[in-house]
Amino acid sequence: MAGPPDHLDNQDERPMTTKKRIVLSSDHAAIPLRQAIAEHIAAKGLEVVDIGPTTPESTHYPKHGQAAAERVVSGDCDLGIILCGTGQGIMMAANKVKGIRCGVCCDTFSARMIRLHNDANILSMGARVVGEGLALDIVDAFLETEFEGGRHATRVDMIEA
Ligand SMILES: O=C(CO)[C@H](O)[C@H](O)COP(=O)(O)O
Repeated sequence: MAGPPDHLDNQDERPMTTKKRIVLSSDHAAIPLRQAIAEHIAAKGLEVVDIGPTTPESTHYPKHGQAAAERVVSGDCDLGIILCGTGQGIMMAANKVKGIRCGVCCDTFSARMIRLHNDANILSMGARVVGEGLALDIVDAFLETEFEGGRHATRVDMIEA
């Protein structure tokens, strides 16, 4: 009898082609949280592209936000998660890259809604704002929600225009 198709890990898993490739980036204020998120989403079978930084020296969040944003708009990664102390500065930098829709979330409701209604392609969080447990729940809410489309697509198109 034929086995499962080549593109399936096994018959209980989603096709490999639907796997999401997630870029992670932060400044110095969020390195431990970024590493926790990387482990968390890798354990779920998602592909993690962690672009650092890896050392704790003070660095500048705009370049890390831009680097993650460029991975997403180029199509190299499907979605991004970026972090700084508050999540605000790195979000502002990422949103300067055309095609990026990034929101800062401190709660799971907002994380679901920025995917459902806003088709956000990057989630930002503040490592000095949310603890690790909440941050991982926010990541799950973001990654498990798909864009609803419909009237929301019209509005997202308006943002892009
Ligand atoms: O949250 C941030 C930007 O929005 C930065 O992480 C924060 O400003 C870094 O501060 P410091 O250099 O004092 O560690």
